[in-house]
Amino acid sequence: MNKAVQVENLYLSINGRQILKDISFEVFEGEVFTIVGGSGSGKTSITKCIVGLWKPTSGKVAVFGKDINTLSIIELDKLRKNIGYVFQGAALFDSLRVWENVGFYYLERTDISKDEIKKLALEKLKLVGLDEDVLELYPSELSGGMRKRVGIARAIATNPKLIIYDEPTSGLDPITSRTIDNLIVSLREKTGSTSIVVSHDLVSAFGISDRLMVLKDGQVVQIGTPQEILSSDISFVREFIKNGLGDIKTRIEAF
Ligand SMILES: Nc1ncnc2c1ncn2[C@@H]1O[C@H](COP(=O)(O)OP(=O)(O)OP(=O)(O)O)[C@@H](O)[C@H]1O
Repeated sequence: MNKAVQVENLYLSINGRQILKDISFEVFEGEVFTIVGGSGSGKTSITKCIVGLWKPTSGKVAVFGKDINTLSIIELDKLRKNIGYVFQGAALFDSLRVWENVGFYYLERTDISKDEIKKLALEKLKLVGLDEDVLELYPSELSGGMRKRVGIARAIATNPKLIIYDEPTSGLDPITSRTIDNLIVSLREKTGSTSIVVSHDLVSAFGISDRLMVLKDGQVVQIGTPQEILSSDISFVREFIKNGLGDIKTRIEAF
């Protein structure tokens, strides 16, 4: 299987404080790989290293076979076109309409006509279950679930091969969370993309992931399939699952 992402012995320190310690994992093409762990365990920091926003103190991060820390700015820019990032809270531009948010890359970086961009935006909005009714709306006119969908539509606007979702279900009610989960899985099927999901929501993580990575204090505790993690004999993992899922069986069956 081809590797979409390979991280080897990654260390990250900020202002002398160690944030990530000896992180190694790989994500295969087409996989849904979820990073779970408590607050401040380093989940988002890993994704920032993957997209090259943060430079590791040491270690290697390769995306589609390219070591991102050796790329020129132009090469990194080209690679980033292949990575869609869904920000926590969607991070839409409040003063722009939905189609402008979704088509932002094309508005900023190309001279494609506005009509064409609107068409492109609609195509992506349809993929996330929205239609032309939302094109002209502003983010403040959308529900939380719709905002997340628009954030996802924007992230897939450039047809990226890798999509990183940072807390895609945070702040949503359980039913809307499950529709976002279904969307992540269906997008993988429709586009063949690889997904890395950062999540606090263990019901979601166990429902959508091919594999999960459990972090604690900037270190990997375990990587495995949902079954492997659910039957872990590592006490931290068992405790983490117990706190996050409660009665696992009932919650998973309800999924
Ligand atoms: N810009 C920054 N400057 C200094 N320290 C930071 C910065 N961003 C994050 N950190 C620290 O790095 C550690 C890991 O943060 P990170 O956001 O990666 O964790 P997380 O697991 O994603 O947390 P959460 O689930 O709360 O979002 C935390 O201790 C945090 O305080």
